[in-house]
Amino acid sequence: MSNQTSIPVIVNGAAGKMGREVIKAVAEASDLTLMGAIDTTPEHQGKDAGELAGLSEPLEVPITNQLEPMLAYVAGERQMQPGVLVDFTHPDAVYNNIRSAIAYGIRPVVGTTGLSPAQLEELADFAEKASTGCLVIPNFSIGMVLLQEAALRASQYFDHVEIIELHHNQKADAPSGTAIQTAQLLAEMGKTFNTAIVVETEKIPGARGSLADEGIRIHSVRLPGLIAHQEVIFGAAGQIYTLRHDTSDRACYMPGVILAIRKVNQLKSLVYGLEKIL
Ligand SMILES: NC(=O)C1=CN([C@@H]2O[C@H](COP(=O)(O)OP(=O)(O)OC[C@H]3O[C@@H](n4cnc5c(N)ncnc54)[C@H](OP(=O)(O)O)[C@@H]3O)[C@@H](O)[C@H]2O)C=CC1
Ligand SMILES: O=C(O)C1=N[C@H](C(=O)O)C[C@H](O)C1
Repeated sequence: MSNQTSIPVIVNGAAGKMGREVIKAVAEASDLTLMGAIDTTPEHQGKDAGELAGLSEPLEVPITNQLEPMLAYVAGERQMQPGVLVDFTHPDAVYNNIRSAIAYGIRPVVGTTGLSPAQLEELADFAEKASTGCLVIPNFSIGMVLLQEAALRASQYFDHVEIIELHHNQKADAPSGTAIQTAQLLAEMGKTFNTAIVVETEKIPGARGSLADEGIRIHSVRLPGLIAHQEVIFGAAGQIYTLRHDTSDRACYMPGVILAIRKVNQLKSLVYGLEKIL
């Protein structure tokens, strides 16, 4: 692969659970070049990103906490394709990371969840004005896209639905970005779900979960031993229809992440959801 056709990639959150998987996937893709590995964890500064990710050979890319200088460096690289920032950091950091990347003309591919609707709107505006592609993808697994498609089909026939999402207990945000997106997609079907037939009293606040779009409730479970799981449960007289997706290895997200890195340079605005680029 010549330099001109190679896409330079910066991974932000490189020492994290997802960041390490992304480092390995980028290293295996012949059209992608890992240029930078950013992470704020003090103990990982200066370590080789490849070795930290478990590769047998070093990638000669050290972990650093200097995002802006790295964005500037990649933006100045004229011999390659426009650069991409892959972000798997923290809900508190992701908004500023995306703004910084776009300001440097670097295209964000964002897996970090927890952006508010207002933040997403602002970022869409910012990307549009800069005419820069940006992909915000709450879930990179193909299985979840298929589950959501099946849920939309089921929602044509069922008027009652609730979502249960189950994750490892290191997860910072609740409900999960995926569950919020699933509720949004169902809400876009234009019907009201879960019309109440009794007056409910929560004897312990939160007992009925969080109330998302169009009356759809999301229940969040956090336990060690889990990775990422979601059920969408439809109910009608005499029947229950359950859709479930289980993640057993974070490798399941990598085909989606690599596809997004390759596609983001073709975009000129912010696009939300993996289904839009399949
Ligand atoms: N879209 C999808 O398909 C998926 C999305 N996710 C989302 O991705 C995000 C990350 O998940 P995961 O990898 O499990 O989390 P981890 O906590 O394992 O990794 C996050 C890493 O980012 C570092 N970090 C935190 N803040 C910053 C910052 N400002 N700049 C650079 N690095 C930072 C953390 O350091 P430290 O630990 O020192 O804070 C940590 O090393 C979450 O929002 C999660 O919900 C996860 C899986 C799939
Ligand atoms: O934190 C995680 O692990 C995950 N986060 C994303 C979310 O909030 O939906 C995607 C997936 O569920 C894994």
